[in-house]
Amino acid sequence: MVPAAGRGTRVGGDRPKQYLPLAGRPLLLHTLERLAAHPRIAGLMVTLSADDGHWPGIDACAGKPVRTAVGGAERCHSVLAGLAALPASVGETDFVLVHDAARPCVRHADIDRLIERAGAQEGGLLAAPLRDTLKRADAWGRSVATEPRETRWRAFTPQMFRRGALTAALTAALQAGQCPTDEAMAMELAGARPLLVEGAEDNLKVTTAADFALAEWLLGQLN
Ligand SMILES: Nc1ccn([C@@H]2O[C@H](COP(=O)(O)OP(=O)(O)OP(=O)(O)O)[C@@H](O)[C@H]2O)c(=O)n1
Ligand SMILES: C[C@](O)(CO)[C@H](O)COP(=O)(O)O
Repeated sequence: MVPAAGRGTRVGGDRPKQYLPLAGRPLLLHTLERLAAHPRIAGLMVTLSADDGHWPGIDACAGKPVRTAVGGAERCHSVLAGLAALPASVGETDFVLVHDAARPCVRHADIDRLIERAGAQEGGLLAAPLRDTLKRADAWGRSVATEPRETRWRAFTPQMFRRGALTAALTAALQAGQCPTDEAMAMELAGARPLLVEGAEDNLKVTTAADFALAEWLLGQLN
């Protein structure tokens, strides 16, 4: 599943960032094609904002079915809506991969490792251990302490969980007034311990306008 119902406010373009050009084509199409080209991904569910005016209307990508659903106000609402709209052929215990539309540079080797390692447990996510010294700031932007970094990881996507378990975890989190920022957070709140599978640092989430140049260069290296 690809949540693509965001506004891209930090990029600040004339349309949501997933529709801005990356190497001459909308960012979202790069992400969909990369996922669809993976042999173990059976189909794509894309969540779109209710007022999306840019979706190209495709129903297949690299021979795999592409379905859409209307997302929600936050990413967690969009993911839950996408889970609900999956076809009945996706069983409650089947694994679903959730991948940000804004991460077009994910490597197939990382998806392979995620499926293999997290699939042997109750799910997990691509992530990378922190490499830099970690500082805690005060309200004036001054460093007041150096935090231990040994147990800190940066969460990427895809994140992979069973359809039923993830639906239940997201539903419970929202009912408790929480809006998890990723699927692993919802699962953690439900008591699960998602496996952190180390992935390449270049699985960039395009977040600001400057990220487009970097993502374009990275795509050139991958293709
Ligand atoms: N209500 C939302 C918000 C975000 N997303 C998706 O979640 C992914 C990660 O979100 P982010 O990179 O933060 O995108 P935006 O929310 O669009 O960015 P911003 O916060 O700058 O507006 C993106 O693919 C985005 O389209 C979504 O499906 N539904
Ligand atoms: C899911 C995510 O990509 C993990 O790093 C990230 O949390 C999504 O970005 P957002 O800004 O929190 O929507």
